[in-house]
Amino acid sequence: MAAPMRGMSVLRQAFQGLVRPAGGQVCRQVQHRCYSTPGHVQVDMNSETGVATVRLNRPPVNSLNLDVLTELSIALEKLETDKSCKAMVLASAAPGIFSAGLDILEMYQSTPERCVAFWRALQDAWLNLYGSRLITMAAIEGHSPAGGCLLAMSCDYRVMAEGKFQIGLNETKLGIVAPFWFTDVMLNTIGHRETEKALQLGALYSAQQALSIGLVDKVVPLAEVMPTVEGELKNWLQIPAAARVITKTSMRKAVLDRLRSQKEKDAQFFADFINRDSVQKSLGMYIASLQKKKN
Ligand SMILES: CCCCCC/C=C\CC(=O)SCCNC(=O)CCNC(=O)[C@H](O)C(C)(C)COP(=O)(O)OP(=O)(O)OC[C@H]1O[C@@H](n2cnc3c(N)ncnc32)[C@H](O)[C@@H]1OP(=O)(O)O
Repeated sequence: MAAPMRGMSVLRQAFQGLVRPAGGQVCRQVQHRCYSTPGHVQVDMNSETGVATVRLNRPPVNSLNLDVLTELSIALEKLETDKSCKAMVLASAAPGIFSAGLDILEMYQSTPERCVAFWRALQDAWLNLYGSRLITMAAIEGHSPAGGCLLAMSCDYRVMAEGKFQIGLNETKLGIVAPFWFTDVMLNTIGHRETEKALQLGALYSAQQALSIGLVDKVVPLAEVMPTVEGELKNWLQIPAAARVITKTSMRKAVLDRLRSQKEKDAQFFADFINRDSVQKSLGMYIASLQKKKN
């Protein structure tokens, strides 16, 4: 069945030399293909099961900068067109962290042009992930604030490690506002009342709290996250693919179309908003507070 919700814009930009693509090396083994190992996104495709594991690999905290987002988009586009691929597990190669969200340094004292390019890369990565025909599962083996939470929520199923890790859309705590499409995804995940509270408070939840509001689907000990994802995948893989994809498409289409219809306006709004003096001041204070934490 043809992929119904796939976007190609990042690849096209890469071919035109506008963005830097991932390493792009393909190594073939008996059952596994590994794409783009030199970059910030590692892809391990298991040809026997049709399950790809995509690991964010930008230590120490997998913050999402222009390069990571571009590499992620390209990796997702490749998997989408790989007929042997049925499912994708999104995970991290960095211990204790899923993703710290957007790289704050992309938003602080940056140029408007870079801001727009950065935002387009985020839009494309999200459109590819949320609109994927694949079964997508997030293996959350660490902290997952803000953009990290968006990536996890955009998967079909989330398994989180119990313990000290936190997840949530904490944007208001940085003095910024979650864009409408972040809000839409959270609304679709935990409903209106919980989203109102979560977004206004910029709430970060423990795994157990996240489970209680439906932000994650299962909480298990750290070592059990991957085996639990694999076990759950077995159930999902038994469902006839065409019926599952049509169902997913119909449930996500309105939210995807809302962004697709105003991508450029949304990117321009981001660049204007983030460069306001008051927002820059808040971000500066937040960066200082992260650094102070260490001293
Ligand atoms: C109209 C539109 C408006 C804009 C909408 C924007 C939408 C989404 C926004 C975001 O995604 S903003 C990012 C929000 N993320 C956070 O608030 C997380 C901040 N980080 C942390 O809380 C912690 O780092 C952690 C994730 C809990 C991990 O803690 P840990 O103790 O393991 O590591 P640290 O020592 O704190 O950090 C190590 C190192 O990384 C730097 N860093 C952390 N997070 C980020 C980040 N998101 N971007 C860039 N850099 C980050 C941190 O400052 C440390 O740096 P050094 O001091 O070692 O240089």
